[in-house]
Amino acid sequence: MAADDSISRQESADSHISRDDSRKYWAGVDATVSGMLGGLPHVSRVDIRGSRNFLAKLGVGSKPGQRVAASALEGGAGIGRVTEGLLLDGIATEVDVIEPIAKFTEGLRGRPGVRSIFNTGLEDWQPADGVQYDLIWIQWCVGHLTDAQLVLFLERCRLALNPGGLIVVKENNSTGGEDDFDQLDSAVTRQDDTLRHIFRDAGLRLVQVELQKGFQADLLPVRMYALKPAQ
Ligand SMILES: C[S@@+](CC[C@H](N)C(=O)[O-])C[C@H]1O[C@@H](n2cnc3c(N)ncnc32)[C@H](O)[C@@H]1O
Repeated sequence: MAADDSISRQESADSHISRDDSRKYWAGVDATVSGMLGGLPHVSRVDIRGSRNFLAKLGVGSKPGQRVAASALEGGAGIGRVTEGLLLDGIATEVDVIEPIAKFTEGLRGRPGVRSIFNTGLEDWQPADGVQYDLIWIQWCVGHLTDAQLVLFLERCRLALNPGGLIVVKENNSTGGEDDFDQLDSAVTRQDDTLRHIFRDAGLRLVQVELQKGFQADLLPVRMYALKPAQ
């Protein structure tokens, strides 16, 4: 093994994350579904359908026998593609949103069901006093946090859950046997295994996991992880 190789292997992928670089990248992205999804807006319909089916299996929804989440939180919500397309469409009554790029959330202000908007990163977010959630949805954004930041954020989420509440993380998985850093948006794509370790470290247990079906073959695998407090 070359000397350079051994050095790069000692550095974890998340050590390269730069908050400034990722903020710069997202500030330059259009506030559109295409912008949110890297130029693949057609992925959204299949994505939302997969998420809705996943939640239905967990008993969340507005069909008979399911329960609607009175209070939900979405992490890294962007323009609210999921907020409005999934959560406020029969899944939750009121949604708080975390999103660091303020221009993305401008269109969400004052929309029915949208409660608080936190224009901050997940790593800096603190729950408002006395506000608890039945459902916390976090999709396609945790790669901007280091492993340590993600553990701490998920711990705060765990403590902000109502009894019986649920956290869902929906993310790409890397496939090459290691976590991958992407300079373009300064984010890490983690292996399934790394994410499971992080969930455990945050005091969460996996209650259901599912691979998103129906995406085009050249996309990375996407998993939905449903999590509850370990104790
Ligand atoms: C790929 S988009 C996904 C948006 C939304 N979750 C969706 O599925 O449509 C990634 C989002 O993460 C946001 N983001 C970047 N850094 C973040 C951070 N540190 N905390 C929370 N969100 C972040 C970006 O601004 C962007 O809105």
